[in-house]
Amino acid sequence: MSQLKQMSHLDNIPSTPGKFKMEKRLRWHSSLAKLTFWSFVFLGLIFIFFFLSPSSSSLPSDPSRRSLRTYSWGGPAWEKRVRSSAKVRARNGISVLVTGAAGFVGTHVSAALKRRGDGVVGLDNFNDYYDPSLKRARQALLERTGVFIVEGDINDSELLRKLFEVVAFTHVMHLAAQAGVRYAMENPSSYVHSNIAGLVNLLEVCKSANPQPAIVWASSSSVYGLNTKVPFSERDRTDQPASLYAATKKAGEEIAHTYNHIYGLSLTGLRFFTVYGPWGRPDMAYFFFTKDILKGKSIRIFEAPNHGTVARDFTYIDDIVKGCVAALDTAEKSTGSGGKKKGPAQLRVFNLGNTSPVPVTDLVSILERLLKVKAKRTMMKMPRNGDVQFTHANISLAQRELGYKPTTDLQTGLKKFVRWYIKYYSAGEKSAQ
Ligand SMILES: O=C(O)[C@H]1O[C@H](OP(=O)(O)OP(=O)(O)OC[C@H]2O[C@@H](n3ccc(=O)[nH]c3=O)[C@H](O)[C@@H]2O)[C@H](O)[C@@H](O)[C@H]1O
Repeated sequence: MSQLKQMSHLDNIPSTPGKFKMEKRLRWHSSLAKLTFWSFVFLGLIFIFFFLSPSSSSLPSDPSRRSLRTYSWGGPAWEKRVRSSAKVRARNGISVLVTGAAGFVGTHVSAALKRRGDGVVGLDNFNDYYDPSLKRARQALLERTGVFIVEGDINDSELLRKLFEVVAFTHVMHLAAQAGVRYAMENPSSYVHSNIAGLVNLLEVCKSANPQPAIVWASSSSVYGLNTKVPFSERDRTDQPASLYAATKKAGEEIAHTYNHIYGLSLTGLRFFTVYGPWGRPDMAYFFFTKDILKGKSIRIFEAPNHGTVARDFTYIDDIVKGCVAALDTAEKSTGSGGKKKGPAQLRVFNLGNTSPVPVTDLVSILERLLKVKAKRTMMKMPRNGDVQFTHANISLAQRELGYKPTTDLQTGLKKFVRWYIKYYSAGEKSAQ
């Protein structure tokens, strides 16, 4: 409007004597008009960018990788779904916000909690680190059990605050993370974004929530880094990470200490050891080995110097779920309120492993037997990109405090995985239970 006003003002300049003066005035007016015009255009663009585009929460959480996506949340219908999903049905049940609910461990934990009558609300940003259609399939699975997954990022404090406003969560099961040790060299900022900034953002909201929830979250066996003393015990040093992934998980443990110390948040970190099973992560070796063996493609098997064995304490998903649920059940209440600590709060770290490392070559042999296909093996020196030679968990602390007792060996677990894999991918990725 005012732009038009300016233009018409120019049009209306009377043609009177005093040409030079007039020209100067005209030039001055025209540059003023131009300046005003472009200022309006500029302001208009700013307006469009900030106000007409979807809310800040809808900005891509990690522009370096994720496709431009928008998250829509809020409104009465959305709140109703959140409330209904959070409804506790069991006596003494808990209400849990599960971050990373469309992820591998998140889906299994959410389903287990829902099955026993707890209230569960999921949160996931459905990023494209690996095939998002698998995450959508997990979401569909959870929906059938009555778990609603809110689409959004843990870095979105407005969304997190809203969730706590709608539901007084007693617990948070924080599983959203940027996983994978080798990918950290490709996209380091995604690890900082999710595993550090995202964690801090979540803890900030939790510390101010009333009541504060107790938080159980996923750390990693990778924090033991280059340690050579086995089995790894929670008391061992964790200051030699071999990957940025490991470093961000270690940082997470220190951040947890700080929030426990200052704000009285009850925090339990679980160091997962190479978790595998149905609905697993396609970026993990057992998963893409299966895919490649079936396709007749060669697989690269890493070996340590001097043909040394590379081994992992592979842990089956059902055992991990039991550990997660036990951690939630034994978590004491946070002690703060109004963002202030009122007394000392619980701070724990547990290894959740299988206590029986298996060489990667044996993993491949088991897959060959289950798939009835010979793998095309290419042995190669373990690249220096984040891997460690072996992992082995001492689980006596988790056994004592959580009653954690893994029961599935690799052969049995992989059998279940392969059954799921074949069913899922032969059914057009739609319906494998
Ligand atoms: O416990 C953890 O905290 C981590 O576990 C998992 O990491 P890892 O134990 O490294 O699993 P994964 O990549 O499946 O490699 C398995 C084995 O195959 C070997 N490996 C791998 C790739 C390859 O091409 N060849 C190969 O031999 C490789 O050398 C290794 O010995 C999670 O991904 C991670 O997010 C984190 O949760």
